[in-house]
Formats: sequence, C-alpha cells, structure tokens
Amino acid sequence: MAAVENWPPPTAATKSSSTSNHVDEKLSQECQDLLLSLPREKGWRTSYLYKFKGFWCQPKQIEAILAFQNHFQVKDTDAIVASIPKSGTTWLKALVFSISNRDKHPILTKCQILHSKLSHPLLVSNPHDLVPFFEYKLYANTDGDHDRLLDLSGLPDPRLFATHIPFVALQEPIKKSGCKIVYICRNPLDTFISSWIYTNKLMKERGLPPLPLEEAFEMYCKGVVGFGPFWEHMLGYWNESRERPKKVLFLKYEEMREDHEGFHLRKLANFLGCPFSLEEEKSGVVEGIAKLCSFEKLKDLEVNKSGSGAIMTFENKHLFRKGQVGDWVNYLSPSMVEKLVTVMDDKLGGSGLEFKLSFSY
Ligand SMILES: Nc1ncnc2c1ncn2[C@@H]1O[C@H](COP(=O)(O)OS(=O)(=O)O)[C@@H](OP(=O)(O)O)[C@H]1O
Repeated sequence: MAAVENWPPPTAATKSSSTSNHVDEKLSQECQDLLLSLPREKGWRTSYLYKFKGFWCQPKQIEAILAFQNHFQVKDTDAIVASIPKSGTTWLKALVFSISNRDKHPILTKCQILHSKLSHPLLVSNPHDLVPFFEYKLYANTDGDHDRLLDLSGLPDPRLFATHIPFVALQEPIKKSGCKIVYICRNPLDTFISSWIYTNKLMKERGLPPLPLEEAFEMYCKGVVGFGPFWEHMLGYWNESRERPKKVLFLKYEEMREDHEGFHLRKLANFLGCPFSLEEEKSGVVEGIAKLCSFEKLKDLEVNKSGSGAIMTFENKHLFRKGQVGDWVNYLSPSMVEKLVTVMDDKLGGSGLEFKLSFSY
C-alpha cells in the first residue's frame, strides 16, 4: 500500500495532462468485464455513462468505486461530505475542513487578521485536496492494482472524505457506522447550468467540441448525468436525513447563501460534534470561517486561480464561476423551465423536499 502523502499514485492518467477525456481511458479487466453487462447512454464528457448500482457513472469512476467499496475501512469518527456534482461541494468541503480542524488550524478573527502571521491550509490548498473524493482521488487510478491502494488508517481523526455516490449505493459498513454524512443540495436548474458550463470548460481545455445546451438538457431531464438521476440522489440523502438526523445532515445551497448570521455554520459544527464555544462566538470565529470559505475569498486565491489537479487533472479555476442563486434564468428558455419544473414536481413531489424558485420572464 502507498503512503497517503503520496496520493494520487503516478499513473498514465496523472502523469499526462493530455489524456483525452472523451476517449475512455485504460481500465482494469474487472472493470471492462463489468461494463459489458451494464446499460449505457452517451455521456456528457466521456463516450458513455454506464448505469452502475442504479446511477449513471463514468468508467474511470466505476473502477475507483469498486476499489473503494472493496477496501475502505470506515471509522465512527469519520465525516463524509456528499453531493451530486455542482451543488456547492467545494464550499461545503472548505467549511467542514475549517470547522473540524480549528484546534489544529486556528481561524483568524477580524481583530487578528491585520497582525497575525497565522496561516491556514485553505489559503494554499484547494478544498478538494483537503477533503479528498473517494472516487476521484483516494481510489482513483489504481488500474485494479491493490498495491497502489493508499493506507488511510494513519490519517488523524477526524478523517474527512467526500463522495458523489448516492446514499443507496454506499456500502453497508458506512451506513451502519457512526460516521457522519453532510449532504449539500442545490436547486436542479442552477445545478444543471453549472454542470453544463463546467463540462464545456473541460471540453475546451481538452480541445473537444462543446456539448449543446439542448442536448445536455434532455439528458439531465432523463436523469442521465454523472451520479444521477438527480432526484434519486437528492431523495436518498433527504430520506435518510429525516429518518436518522444524527447520521445525515441535509443542507441547501440557497439557504446557506442567504444565511448571513452563521446559522448553518453552527448547525454544521454541532452536527460534527464540535460546537462553537462562547469564547469562540465572542471572538468572531464563526464570521472568520464564513469569510475564509466565502466564494469571493476562495476564488481569489492563487491556488484556485492558477493551480490544477484538485479534480482529476482539470484547472482549479473552473470550480469557481459565479456562485449565484438563480443564474439559470440567463440560459434556460421558458419551455425548458416548464419541463424541468414538471420533472421536479413529478419526482420530488410529496417527499417534503422543495426548492423556492422565483422567476419571471
Ligand atoms: N465558496 C463558495 N461559495 C458559494 N459557491 C461556491 C463556492 N465555491 C464554489 N462555488 C460554486 O459552486 C459550484 C460548483 O459546485 P461544486 O463545488 O459542487 O462542484 S464539484 O462538484 O465539486 O465539481 C459553482 O457554481 P456556479 O458558479 O453556479 O457554476 C461554483 O461557482
């Protein structure tokens, strides 16, 4: 097993940034055999998405998920950030990291900011490097070779991980353990637009033609999107959060964007078992964390402007676009909105999971 500081292990995919993502990359025999048995549809960025354990997934991630499900040893003290892509994962990772590690990495409060020489990992690392994904980082690129697996047992507690895997498809030991899961959900219209724009930035980075909006939209409404259908993804974590609120904390991007009082940060800290003390409250730690993890702060950091590799080999800057609620209004036609709202009503109706959408054309 490789030591954790050496991840991701060097492979063809990590050594060369010229690997085309449209052409499916080298896969282990086990994964190739499995793919032959799975339903498939044209992918957004890869040739195909495969329906694996009930969700749509790229081949490379299926290979990584197989390794993750076979080898990951969960601990009760672990915390996992979960989401469907483009829902605010990067932001939630930054918040979870800074809240959970504030004893090791103190937060600069307003009065310290001018004078202190204290630094913070978030100022020099992308949140995805601090809270790694199982399927994109920790178990990626092993090509089915067990010697390339990382030994995660030596990581200090609480170990922080992330995944886009739907709740139903997580392995039983994770579901049964005391580990905590924080899920972030975003309204599907903004999530769709964010995904489509991100996909096309990656296509451009690879010199590939863009995916037309209409084509992506039809796929999204059919549920064919990475880790989708989106409604099943949301409902899996939503239902679990209602049945076991100590296991899954369900957050909404829009509500967090509107929260200027730090209500969600306190909720998150309580859930993670490290509530803010009175002293921390008084000295402005909650505001310090909100500021450190804000869109404006993270987007402007050098690591996030010119760095790469936080997600696969892509440029980090693509992870920070507008960070707005309601940007979909600039892209979707009235008939598209009507169609997607109908899908949402149909699939989410009666679940208690709702999104406030205010719009006028
Ligand atoms: N700190 C912070 N605060 C608020 N919003 C933020 C933040 N960081 C990233 N973003 C916005 O989140 C969108 C990217 O979603 P994800 O982070 O889930 O992407 S990923 O799945 O991890 O690739 C993407 O949304 P859009 O701007 O609408 O495309 C990012 O701009």
